[in-house]
Amino acid sequence: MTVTPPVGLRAEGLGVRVGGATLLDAVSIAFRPGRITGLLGPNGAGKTTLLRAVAGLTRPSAGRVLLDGEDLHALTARRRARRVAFMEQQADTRLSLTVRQVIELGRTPHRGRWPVPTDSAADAHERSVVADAVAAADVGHLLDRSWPTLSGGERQRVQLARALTQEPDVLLLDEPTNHLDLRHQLGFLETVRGLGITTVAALHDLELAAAYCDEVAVLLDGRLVAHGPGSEVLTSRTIAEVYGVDVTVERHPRHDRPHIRWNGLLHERTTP
Ligand SMILES: Nc1ncnc2c1ncn2[C@@H]1O[C@H](COP(=O)(O)OP(=O)(O)OP(=O)(O)O)[C@@H](O)[C@H]1O
Repeated sequence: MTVTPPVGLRAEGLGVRVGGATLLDAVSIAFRPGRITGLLGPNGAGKTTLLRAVAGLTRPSAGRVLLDGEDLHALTARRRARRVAFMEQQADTRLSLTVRQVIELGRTPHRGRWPVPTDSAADAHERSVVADAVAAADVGHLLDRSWPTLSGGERQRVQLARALTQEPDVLLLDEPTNHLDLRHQLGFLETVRGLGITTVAALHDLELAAAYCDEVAVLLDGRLVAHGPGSEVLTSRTIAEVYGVDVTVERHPRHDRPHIRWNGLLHERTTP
């Protein structure tokens, strides 16, 4: 069996301006292939803006996004959707579909424009991709439910299943765990880590980022201010500068990654 190497994703000098406002300013970053990069930073730092630009949903006003050296914004929407899956923060709750139909929507970019008779091998592949995604996201018991009736956490797991049915090379996740209970937060990130797909996940929980992300990238006011392994980036000094919070950073006794304990607010962010 040939093993395809994980895809390289990078942003070069990426800028996004809307009206007179600079939402993202000259962000250059190479995401580690096959690994999870946690995208951190306070509210309004530019995490969603960066994810949307990398997903190809926002055309940058400067710079470019390269997927294995190819300009992502030069791809058609369909080709992009075969390679990049984006799990957005807000899912549309009005769709009157079953959960199974929502998940199967992830196959759309792989299907032809016109219905053609498919052979049984193709059918079997379609079924096994959907079944694997359903199992990975632990949503088998929800398949016949009506999508608008799901809870926030159930919806997030269904969105993961839909993203996985795209068979993406790159997974972009915007606060994917914010509605999940503790067990599903850990389960979700363990599942994603096991996929070996180049993943970028915007997260607010520094402890989760430290435990599950191979690297973290920190945004502040639309600029990339730190990038590297959590053990190097998640220091009390950086957290004070970026979030204006006094924390103590220790080694986690079980996994030896940073364990972050907050002590309280600092009156000012300590950025000069
Ligand atoms: N269309 C727009 N016009 C003007 N400003 C915008 C627009 N879209 C986003 N912004 C602003 O850009 C900044 C970055 O927003 P973004 O959603 O990327 O932040 P974020 O880091 O994802 O924040 P959060 O953690 O709150 O989700 C915010 O100040 C936001 O208000």
